[in-house]
Amino acid sequence: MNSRTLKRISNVRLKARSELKLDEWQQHNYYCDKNLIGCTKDQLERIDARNTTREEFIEKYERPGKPVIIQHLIDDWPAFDKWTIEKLGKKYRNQRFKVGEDDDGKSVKLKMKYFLDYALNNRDDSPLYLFESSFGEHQKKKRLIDDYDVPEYFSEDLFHLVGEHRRPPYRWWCIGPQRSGTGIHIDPLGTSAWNGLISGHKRWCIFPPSTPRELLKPTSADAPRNKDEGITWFKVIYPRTQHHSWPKEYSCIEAIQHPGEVIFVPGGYWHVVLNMDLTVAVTQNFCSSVNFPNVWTRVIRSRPKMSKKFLERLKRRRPDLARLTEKIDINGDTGPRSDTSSSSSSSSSADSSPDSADESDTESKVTAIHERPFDQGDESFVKKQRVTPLS
Ligand SMILES: O=C(O)CCC(=O)C(=O)O
Ligand SMILES: [Fe+2]
Repeated sequence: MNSRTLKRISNVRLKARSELKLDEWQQHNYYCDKNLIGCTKDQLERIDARNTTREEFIEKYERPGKPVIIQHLIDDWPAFDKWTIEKLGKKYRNQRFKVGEDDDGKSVKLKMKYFLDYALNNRDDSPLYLFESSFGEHQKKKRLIDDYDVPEYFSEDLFHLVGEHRRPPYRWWCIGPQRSGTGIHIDPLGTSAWNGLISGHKRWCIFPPSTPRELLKPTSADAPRNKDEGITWFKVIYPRTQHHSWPKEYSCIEAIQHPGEVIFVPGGYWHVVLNMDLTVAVTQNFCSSVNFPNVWTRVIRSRPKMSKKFLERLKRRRPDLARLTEKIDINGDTGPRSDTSSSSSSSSSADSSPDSADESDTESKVTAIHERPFDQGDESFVKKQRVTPLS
C-alpha cells in the first residue's frame, strides 16, 4: 500500500471499528488461511433466464420463497464493461464512497483511489467493505445507475409509491476485497433481495427463516470484538453446521456466486457472505405484491409514519393491496424479523428519511449489517436498536 493510502486507511480503520486497535486488524492471520476462500461447495439451484419467464420465476421461486441463482439475467448490463477496477479507479478516482460507520452512525468515507489500493494490497482479517447506498443522490456517483437495470423479475417496487426521499434505502453498490463480507442477518422490513455479481466470487450460506438465531449468531465469547464479521461466521459457526448434530431442518444452503450470476434471497431468510476475491456487485431490496403482507406487518411496527403514507398511496394506486392490509393481522407471527442485532447506530445522514421519528430509521440494510458490533446488555440493545419493538 502506498504510504498516503496507509495514512488514510489508518484513520478510517479507527473510525469504522473503534473497538479494534490498529495492530488488531490482522491478529488472526486469516490472510494466510486459504481454506476459507478455497471452498467450492455449491448446492444452490440454477435457472437460466433465457428460458424462464417472469411469471415462471414468480410462481416457482418468489411465491414459494425459494432461494435460487439466475444465470444470463444481466448479460446485457453495461456494468460488465464499465465496472472494471481500472475504469472505476479512473472515473471515480477522487469520489468518496462509504466504507463504514463511526460510533455516532455517521458514514465513514474514502476516496476510490485509496480504497482500491487498499482492496488489492491489504492483509486484514476482515477488510473494509465499500458499501454505498446513496449513489443515486450524488451528482457524479449517480452515473452508476446508467450501468445496470433492475431485472424484469424484480421490477415490481411498491416502496417507490412513497417517494424517493421517504422510502427506506434500497440499493447498494459494493466493492468487496478478498475476505471482506457480510455477517449473518435477515434483510430489513421483510424485503427480498437480488444481488448481481459483476466480477469476483461470493461464498453464501443461507438458512430458512425458522432457524433459531442462537444457533446462527456468533457471540462475543466466540469472537471477542469480531462477532459480526462475515469471515468470523465462516470460522466459528460454519463448522457446526457441517456436524452431524446440526438439525436437518436448518440445513445450510451453500453457494458460490460467479460473475454474471444473480442470487435471489427471499424475505426472512438468514444469509452470510464472504468475498472470495475482489468482487464488484450491486444489490437491491424490494417489496412486491408477493412479499407485501410480510413487509406490511413490519412497516407498521417499525416505520409507523411511513406506513400511513404508504397506505395512502396504495389506496390510489393499488387499491387491491390497500384492501388487503385490512385483513393482515399485524400482531400475528409472520416469522422472524429482520435481524439488526449487529447494529449500533442510526443510518447515515444520506440514508435517513424524513420519518426520523419512526421507530426504526435504524432498520436500513446498511446499518443492519455493515458496522461495528454492539456489545452491551439487552436493555440498551433494545433501546438503542429500536428495531425490534415486539421482540
Ligand atoms: O456482501 C454481500 O454481498 C451481501 C450483502 C447482503 O446480504 C445485504 O446487503 O443485505
Ligand atoms: Fe442481506
